[in-house]
Amino acid sequence: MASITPEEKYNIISRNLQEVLGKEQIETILKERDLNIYWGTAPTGKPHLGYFVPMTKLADFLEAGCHITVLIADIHAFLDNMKAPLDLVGKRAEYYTQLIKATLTSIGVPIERLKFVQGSSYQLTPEYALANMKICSKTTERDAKKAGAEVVKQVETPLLSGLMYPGMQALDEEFLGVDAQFGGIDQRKIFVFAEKMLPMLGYKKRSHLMNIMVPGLAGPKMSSSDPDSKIDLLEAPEDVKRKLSKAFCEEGNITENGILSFVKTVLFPLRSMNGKTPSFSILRPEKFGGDVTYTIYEDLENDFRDKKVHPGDLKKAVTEAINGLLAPIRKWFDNDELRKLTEEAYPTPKPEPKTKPAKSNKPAGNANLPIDISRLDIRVARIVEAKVHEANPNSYISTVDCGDGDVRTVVSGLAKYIPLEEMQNRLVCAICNLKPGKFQGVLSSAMLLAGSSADDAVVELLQPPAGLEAGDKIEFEGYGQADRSSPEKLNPKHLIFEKVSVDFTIGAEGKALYKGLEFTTKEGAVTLKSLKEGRIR
Ligand SMILES: N[C@@H](Cc1ccc(O)cc1)C(=O)O
Repeated sequence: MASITPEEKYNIISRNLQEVLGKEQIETILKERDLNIYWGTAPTGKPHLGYFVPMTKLADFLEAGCHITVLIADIHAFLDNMKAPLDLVGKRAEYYTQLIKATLTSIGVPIERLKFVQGSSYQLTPEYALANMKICSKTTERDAKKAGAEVVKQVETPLLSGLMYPGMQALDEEFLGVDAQFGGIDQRKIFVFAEKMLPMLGYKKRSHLMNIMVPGLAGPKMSSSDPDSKIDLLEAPEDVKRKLSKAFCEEGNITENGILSFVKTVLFPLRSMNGKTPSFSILRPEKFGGDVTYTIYEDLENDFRDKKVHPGDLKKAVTEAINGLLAPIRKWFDNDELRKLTEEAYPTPKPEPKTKPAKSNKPAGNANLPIDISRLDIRVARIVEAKVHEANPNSYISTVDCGDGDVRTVVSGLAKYIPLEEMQNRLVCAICNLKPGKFQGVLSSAMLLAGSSADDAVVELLQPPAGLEAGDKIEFEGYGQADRSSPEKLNPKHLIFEKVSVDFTIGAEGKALYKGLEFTTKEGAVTLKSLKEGRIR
């Protein structure tokens, strides 16, 4: 490699970052030698697409000649409210190591030039334990809480383990012998804390490099739980497609747009690795404007704002880009050994053991049940009253009568689309067997079905015909009905609603349809106010 100047090295190290603390220190070191830097990740849940951002930075650090350590912070994963229980954390650490190696390799980073270290390999030594006690002796409870506020799960009665987390992350800088730590901007409070604490223990203060955070795909959400806002690095192609097709992406709206954010924060930086000119193409028929290629993100954003790029075309291009990125990672994991590791690290939850003898001869667990409309307890319901969510003006909190005195609270992200008057005392279609979930701080225990145009500009509630009452049935020809007397509560993780709702459509006459079948009530079909095509969810 042609030798590059310290200034050039610094520019590569710091490009695309949101913030650097301790720039001068890095510059001084670079004048003498290459930088030692580490990035830590706690093996908790499954890593998602956002991981491409730190990965592109690791590529930059290598280009600038840095010595890089990747810390798989297994003990931290446990300390943080047992996000990884002790019996799983070893497997999760292995899973993370493999997945990070696969991801780095997929973008052309030579992994043999990185050092992978597991936290438990040195954090359990007497030296570390003593240093930990020393840092604890100089940290107030208040400072520890403050430092961890954006990283450690916030619970009502914080555990000592979570309070120790920031101090140990600070000590890692000393024990890994680095000059700098790299992480997301969410780590900032821990980084500032480390800068203050290490000198108090007689250690050197380190520099800190922070990258931006990648926002979720979903904008205003309609379901209480939202596994759909996040895409795993091992997500199947059809799930990527489904999640993208459901993501909020309104024509002309560039401020609340997870898909554009993804293009900006992940795709462009990835495609500009190694000094390349990034390019992102939207392919479409001549009559819709023909193909366009962007080399600067802002040009795409401006065109989207000016409605020169349609949400459908953007989604299509991004779906393909993501599937292209993930293909080599899926391939890396496509063998028995890694499939086994995945299952051991994230075991599929076992069906709850039955305490009472089953009263019917339904199959045990739900795996044998068909995934179709018969699983949804979908009913006519009446909104008794709706008000705007105080903390989130985009949402309504409604009191919904689901029949037979079953009155529930429902949170829905409809306030931007449907005037409050139209929400009062009206019939709706409600899904009544979703597991209740906290949504924007409120327990929501049903979901109102709404239709939306392809670009999400128009959203309308499904409208049962007049003359019906709360609790009335909605039927689909040839399908059975969810059992209301002992309803199956659908676990959001199984995505039953998501899988069934892909077959909802709006017919040319404005009727709500499932696989082309009407939503049938005793007064006729359920319709939409004005929409004649689009999606229902
Ligand atoms: N705090 C990091 C994990 C981490 C743990 C220990 C470290 O030393 C560094 C990083 C995270 O949120 O994932």
